[in-house]
Amino acid sequence: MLLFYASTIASIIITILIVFYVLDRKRCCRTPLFIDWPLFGMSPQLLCNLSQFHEFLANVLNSKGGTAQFMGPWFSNMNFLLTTDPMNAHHVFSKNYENYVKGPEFREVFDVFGDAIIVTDDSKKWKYLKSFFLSIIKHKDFDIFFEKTIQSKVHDALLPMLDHAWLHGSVLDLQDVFCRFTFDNITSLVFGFDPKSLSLGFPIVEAEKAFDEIEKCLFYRQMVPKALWKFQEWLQVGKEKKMAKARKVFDDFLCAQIASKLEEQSRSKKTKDEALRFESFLAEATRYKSRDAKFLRDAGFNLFAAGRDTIASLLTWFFWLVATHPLVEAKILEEIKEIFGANDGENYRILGIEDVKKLVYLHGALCEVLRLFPPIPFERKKPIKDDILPSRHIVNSNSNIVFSIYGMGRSEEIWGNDCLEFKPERWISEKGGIVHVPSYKFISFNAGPRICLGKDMTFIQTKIVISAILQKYSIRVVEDSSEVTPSLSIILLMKHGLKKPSSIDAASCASTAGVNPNFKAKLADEDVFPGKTIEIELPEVNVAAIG
Ligand code: HEM
Repeated sequence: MLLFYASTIASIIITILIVFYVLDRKRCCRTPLFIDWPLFGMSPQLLCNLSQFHEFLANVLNSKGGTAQFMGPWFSNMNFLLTTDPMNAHHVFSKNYENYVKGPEFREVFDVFGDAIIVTDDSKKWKYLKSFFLSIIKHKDFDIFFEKTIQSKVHDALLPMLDHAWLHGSVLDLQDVFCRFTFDNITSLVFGFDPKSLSLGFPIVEAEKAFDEIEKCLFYRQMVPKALWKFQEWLQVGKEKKMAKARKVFDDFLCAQIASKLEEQSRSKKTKDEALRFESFLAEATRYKSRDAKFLRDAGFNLFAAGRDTIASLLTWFFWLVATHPLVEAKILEEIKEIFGANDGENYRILGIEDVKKLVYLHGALCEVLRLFPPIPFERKKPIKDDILPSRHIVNSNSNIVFSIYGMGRSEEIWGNDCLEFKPERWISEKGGIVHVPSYKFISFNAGPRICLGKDMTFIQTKIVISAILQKYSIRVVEDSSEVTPSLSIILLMKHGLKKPSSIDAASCASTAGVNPNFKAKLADEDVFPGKTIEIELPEVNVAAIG
């Protein structure tokens, strides 16, 4: 009998608690993103549309006026205020910047970043790290070093790789090529050493693969309740097992470079002039700023995270969009020809920093790619004190605000009715310059004081690469594909790469995707550069072939 009363009372208490919990969820969630199901919250809708995650979320958000609340499974603490409202972005990133931080949960998820610039909320530390970074890139020889590093990599590895594929009619995954290219570049910039992951035969470079794995695991951590990934981490199973393995491989790679640089410097007999030359971020940092291995490891990791896949993503989506918009390609080539003169596809020039600054139309095309496919698709913030956003949503220290940068790039309110069209012209002013769009609207590089510090480097690097490739090769889509989808990672890469499907072998592909001499004739200004033709094939999945 006693047991009966006890269980009845317990059931009543549990029911009351659940009713209160549900009412509280309803009270907090005035603008729901989806139906809030018992137990699972709004997760089912998201899980059903996981394959088109960014697209789906952007569409729903923009159809709901730009701001709505997502409630995760019960007791999971996965409630977010999602927004694409530019005025909210202006408020959070600039006007009321002091009140918004990344927060401890963010640092827990991104623990692999250590205690460095991208994750820190300590304003004193951030100021120091920012000035540390800027002092290195403001070194009088940095530009020369940067330019030489990119140009030699394009000349010695990227173009020979494309030449080889073209000559042999073999098939390349352009995304993989760009990921390797940027991995080698960032390693050269940070450590002054080229791991040559972009070489014929596509060698497996463990650290490169480990870095990819880390990025995938970081996305996973943000998609599941904290308790789950923490439990997996503790048990060392599933994604967390892969994360631990990848972290070890990548940390060993970073730490070996740091240790050898520190040792080299302690034995160095360099003359004063030699020592003053810019060799790498690490050499600069150890020489004048810090010899602390943990500090250098964290700084190195943050630079890899900031400047590797972001650039690879931009290049991959750029070539996909240009391949599907031949008129844009023609205009880019026309601009290069107008400024630097025509060439025969053989005596091309690899442009330098000052050269690429003149390429306004290409700049517009890159901005357009960054708008439609922002390499960092989300930005997360947390208020310190209660606040009301311009969209009239109330936030407090328990709120997580997530900006869908992907959604903002596709918002009609910001970009007009043609927001889904790839139109570099929208960035070109009547006077022929670049139209200025405030960073809280064009937020791909973040906005306010924490704006990306590598923005200029990004445009320079990608313009050097693109102008070199397009002077030698033209790109065309053989078959249309609606299956090109972004990957589920913290960086917006292509899910299946930009390559041919494995079901078609290289030989049959070479015959179907041979050089098409008529291709140039289809462009607005034919024979701009009568170079070779790279063909991109896109049957079934997103596929690209070099023939
Ligand atoms: C397509 C290329 C790039 C894009 C789209 C991009 C975008 C961004 C974004 C959105 C942030 C803010 C991240 C956050 O606060 O969570 C950021 C920060 C940062 N980026 Fe970039 N980035 C790019 C390339 C680079 C490169 C090449 C570098 C330098 C190697 C770089 C260095 C940084 C640094 C140091 C920060 C931290 C700034 C701070 O917190 O004060 N980025 N970037």
